Amino acid sequence: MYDSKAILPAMASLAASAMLIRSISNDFIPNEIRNFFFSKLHNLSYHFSSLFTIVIEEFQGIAKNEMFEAAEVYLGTKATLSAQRVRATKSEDDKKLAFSVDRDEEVTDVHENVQLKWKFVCVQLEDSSGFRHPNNYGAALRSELRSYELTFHKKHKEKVFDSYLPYVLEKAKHIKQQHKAVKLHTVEYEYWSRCAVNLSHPMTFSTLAMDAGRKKELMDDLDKFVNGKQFYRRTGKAWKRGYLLYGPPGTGKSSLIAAMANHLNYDIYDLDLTAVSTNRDLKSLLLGMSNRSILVIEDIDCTIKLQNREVDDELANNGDNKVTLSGLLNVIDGLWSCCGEERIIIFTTNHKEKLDPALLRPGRMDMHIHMSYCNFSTFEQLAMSYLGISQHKIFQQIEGLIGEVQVTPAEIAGGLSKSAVDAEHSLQNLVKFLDNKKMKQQDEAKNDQYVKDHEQEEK
Ligand SMILES: Nc1ncnc2c1ncn2[C@@H]1O[C@H](COP(=O)(O)OP(=O)(O)OP(=O)(O)O)[C@@H](O)[C@H]1O
Ligand SMILES: [Mg+2]
Repeated sequence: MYDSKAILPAMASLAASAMLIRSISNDFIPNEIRNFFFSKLHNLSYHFSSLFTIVIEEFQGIAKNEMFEAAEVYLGTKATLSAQRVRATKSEDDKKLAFSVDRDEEVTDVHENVQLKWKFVCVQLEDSSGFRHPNNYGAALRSELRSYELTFHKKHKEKVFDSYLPYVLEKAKHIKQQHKAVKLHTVEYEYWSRCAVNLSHPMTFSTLAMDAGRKKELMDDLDKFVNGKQFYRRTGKAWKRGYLLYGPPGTGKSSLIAAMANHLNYDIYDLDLTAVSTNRDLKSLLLGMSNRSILVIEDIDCTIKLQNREVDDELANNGDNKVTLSGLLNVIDGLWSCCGEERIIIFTTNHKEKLDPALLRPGRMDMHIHMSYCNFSTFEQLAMSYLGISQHKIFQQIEGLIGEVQVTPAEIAGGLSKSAVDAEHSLQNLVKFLDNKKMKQQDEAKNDQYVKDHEQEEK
């Protein structure tokens, strides 16, 4: 056993000697020699050290280093836990606050049981003679060289290169995607408008009323799609997915698109086909879309000549370069298969029966989603969203009426939001509305029957 009484005085004298050497060296040894000596000592200690450090600088020449940007984003989510100081930023295009590590701060991380230490290092570039670092043109615009230093045990080198750094890149992409505000792009003068607006549609899957099973199926499908990188790569399929939403006006097709965009945090490209004159323009529009986005073509039955595909093909072959259904489908199938990832396309229609069979063929649109009139379950979801109630004595009466009347979620939503007094008043208003609608629909049915009977008699 060591004798602590003997060790303590020895350590004290060692420390005193070190201080003495340091002060002598400061006083008598010239700066250059001292720096040289200490830097050699530093290198020597590194040589025997078991640690390995990767330096990730902000710029490669004039280009930004993607790894640096990824580290900045990724560490921002860790920094709030382990660093002492963090920086907080938010631009107009961000949905939430973003944090990043402040200078000289350290952040620790663990990945597959490997302990990792990050440090954010800033070095002043300009010395007193105005000299700027020659190897770093990008940084020449700044007065400091910024980098992240990632330190870990030597034996984990392979794991860090092959698994951890790619993980940081991927994770940062995901975090950025979640942070940015969803944009809505529209066509202006035959191209995407230069100023996309923030989509501030509040609709989400929790406020959208639709069949619960169908909603879950769709959400699972979307999640599988966004997490399907490996699947699409393995199978060689283009990373795209198509949805056809159909149903009467006011059943929530556009609302569902907003809910999907908010769920995935994907931008929406709202394509009005009547604003596009040729297939060539269509091609450049589709090429101009960013990845992780949704192309929406509403009322597809009204905006493009769909009925006769052969005629479309003829037109295209004759050099008449008008936008055609085949042009649209070709571009989506062809172009998106070779460039672009994580693309979703949504067509909506009020009349599925009017669509060209080419669009309805199996394998064309991956999911057909019917948005239909309200049943009692969708009414309950709307009552929860609008009135915050899950039961009420008037519900039973409403259940009876909804079983007899064709009413859209938009009409129910309108009825429920009319009264500012209280939930009961809203529900009573809704009952009145449903009663009226029931009478109207009964009258219409009687009239239809009358016309039919007369037609039969005439025959
Ligand atoms: N399923 C729903 N859940 C919640 N609110 C809905 C739903 N459907 C409609 N609404 C309400 O009605 C409004 C109009 O609906 P929306 O525009 O989504 O219908 P649509 O099916 O796209 O109609 P159209 O065929 O006319 O384009 C929405 O803004 C929303 O407030
Ligand atoms: Mg709509």
